[in-house]
Amino acid sequence: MGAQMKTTADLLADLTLLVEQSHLRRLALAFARFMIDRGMRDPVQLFGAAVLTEIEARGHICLDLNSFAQDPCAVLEWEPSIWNKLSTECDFPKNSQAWMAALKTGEHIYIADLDAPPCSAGQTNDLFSPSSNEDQQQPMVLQGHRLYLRRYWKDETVVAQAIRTRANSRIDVAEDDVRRWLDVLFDASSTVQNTSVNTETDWQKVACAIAVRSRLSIITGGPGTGKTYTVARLIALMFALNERPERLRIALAAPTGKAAARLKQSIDNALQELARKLGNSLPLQELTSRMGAARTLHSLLGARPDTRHFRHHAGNPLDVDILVVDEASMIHLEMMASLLDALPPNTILVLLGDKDQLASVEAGAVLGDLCGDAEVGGYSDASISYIQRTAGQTIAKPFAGNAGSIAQQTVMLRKSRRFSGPIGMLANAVNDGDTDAANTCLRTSEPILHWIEHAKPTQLIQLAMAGRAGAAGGYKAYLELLKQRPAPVPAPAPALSPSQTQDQHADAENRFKEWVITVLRAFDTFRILCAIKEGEWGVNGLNAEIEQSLHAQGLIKRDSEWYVGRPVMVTRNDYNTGVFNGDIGLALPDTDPGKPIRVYFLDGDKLRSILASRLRYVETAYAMTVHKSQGSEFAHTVLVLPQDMSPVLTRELVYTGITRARTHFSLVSPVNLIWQKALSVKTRRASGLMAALHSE
Ligand SMILES: Nc1ncnc2c1ncn2[C@@H]1O[C@H](COP(=O)(O)OP(=O)(O)OP(=O)(O)O)[C@@H](O)[C@H]1O
Repeated sequence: MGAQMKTTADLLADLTLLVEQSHLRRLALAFARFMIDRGMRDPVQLFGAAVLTEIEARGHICLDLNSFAQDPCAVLEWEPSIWNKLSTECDFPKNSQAWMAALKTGEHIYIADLDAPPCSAGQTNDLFSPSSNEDQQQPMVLQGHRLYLRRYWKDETVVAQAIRTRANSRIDVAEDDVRRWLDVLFDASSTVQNTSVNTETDWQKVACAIAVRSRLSIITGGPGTGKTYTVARLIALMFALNERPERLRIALAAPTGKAAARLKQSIDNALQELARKLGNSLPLQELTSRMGAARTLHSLLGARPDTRHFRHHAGNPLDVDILVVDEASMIHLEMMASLLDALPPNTILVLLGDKDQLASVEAGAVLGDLCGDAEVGGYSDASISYIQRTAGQTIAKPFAGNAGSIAQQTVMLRKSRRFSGPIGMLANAVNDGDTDAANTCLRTSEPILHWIEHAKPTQLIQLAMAGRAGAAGGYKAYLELLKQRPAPVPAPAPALSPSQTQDQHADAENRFKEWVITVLRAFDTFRILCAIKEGEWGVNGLNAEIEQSLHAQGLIKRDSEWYVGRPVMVTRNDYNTGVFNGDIGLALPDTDPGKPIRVYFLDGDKLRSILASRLRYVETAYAMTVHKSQGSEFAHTVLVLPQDMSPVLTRELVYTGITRARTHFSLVSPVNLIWQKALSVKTRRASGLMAALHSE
């Protein structure tokens, strides 16, 4: 040994200093202390515990010791000097093998076999514990070169097993019927005419054919590639193929209320259009009327206040035959484990999402991991021949291969029907990390794209107030509508009969409701998205600035916390009021002017309102983070980058921001270098899911 290995007390002192210098979270130190209380004394192991807790906050599921041994500063996002100082004081292992050997000593870390299924809480894993130590529910687990907090290890193993089992399952389908119905459901003229390598394949048809043969399928693709269009046809196909369609139970869900409402609306529209086209040959009207509202995953699983446990789980499974989940990129590992746990084995699960979008806020990048082979396809001979028989589609050579069972159940839709123009080109350039192409796009596509380079704060505030030429929005637009508030319900006139009074009342209420919906829709046409929360170019700073400017211009009257016109975002699920994290509403008056202010939310066409004073966890939402904007779209989206590089600035963040824009996009960058840097960083979240999925 070069340097002397530290004592536990020395290491704690080092960790405390690192916390004081903001290089480590308090929780990391607390967890190391917790492990000391449980008898862990080895400084290497204790440091591992602290690092594990630290990187959890950055979305990693585990500590990949190969990467860590190679470049600890990259994993910890530390300056080399911090690591150099610490590692000269402590004699840390020099390679991943040495790290593993040090972590394996003693009984404080459970050493899991590489194929170990998890044991349920409180149970020991006798059958599958060939390891050197016994499973005593240790809070840390080492599996191969990955170190986990137990709950992530357990969730990851549950997800890998359930996904593999589902993807490997096969449903007997009448292939001729699949072929016949797919030809009916997909109009020949609407077949995708792709100009890429594969000129002919209609991936939408392929996705439907693949989905009906198994208990799991994944449909991924960028915005507007027809994921919902396809899934509506898939639902119709399953309905047509089912022997007892009148009994088919279909559920729709998404991680957020907004995404759920969008999913339901798109599917209803697509099914109605299909019903018109197909007439009596398939009673789709009946299916649409029976399909309930789309729900958030929390509500579907039966979230309960003050606990992470859901009402539905393996012991009380969901009662559903087909479950379609949209915006699957937002599903974090723990939620995916809960969802799979609550699904009966026979339920068909269809996941929809854009694999290139930002991963979930919480740890994990489940959809990204599941879609590891989606670009290349990797379809086996058996899949290719099945696709040919059922969808009449030829899979070109570049997409053939021998990828695993999940890849056989995954289809990537490759042609965007919404973003064929500059927004799509910009999104693709960003996705490829091609800064030159992205810059050219931004500079040559006015007024659809607009770039405020070397931006000054006043330019951004001006954009926030009044929008820009040729594009919808600016907050002034929706605030002007506040002046058009309809007259309040009149007091009952003695000359009117009770039914006339009632009609008058109903008319006034309807006019009021329509006005609220108009204001909410106007607000929803424009949004400012930030990469970060703090600072002048972050959500908090901008919200304060915008609010102040709107007040100064007399567009709002900020006389109290709850002023008319205040947009708010819910920051925590609240089961008492029925609002969920990410829901966005506007503070507006009650129909009765004498009553306190309410916050109105619009889910598709459905308006609901809650007394403002009952909303405890909200923040002002003129500006919001890109993370929180997932699952939403705005006609004109403004993406604001910060002045300095931050770990959250990645290609996925920029791509997600751009693809929130329906018709116009503005980029605001105070420092152009940050834009280039962000495009060069691709998110990598450590997890063992991909490896586990491939160990078949
Ligand atoms: N094969 C097709 N033929 C005709 N129109 C199509 C086809 N596929 C998709 N569309 C249309 O393209 C538009 C985008 O489709 P859709 O909303 O299903 O995409 P999406 O991938 O779900 O988008 P997002 O990710 O934004 O939710 C819709 O108007 C849809 O009707």
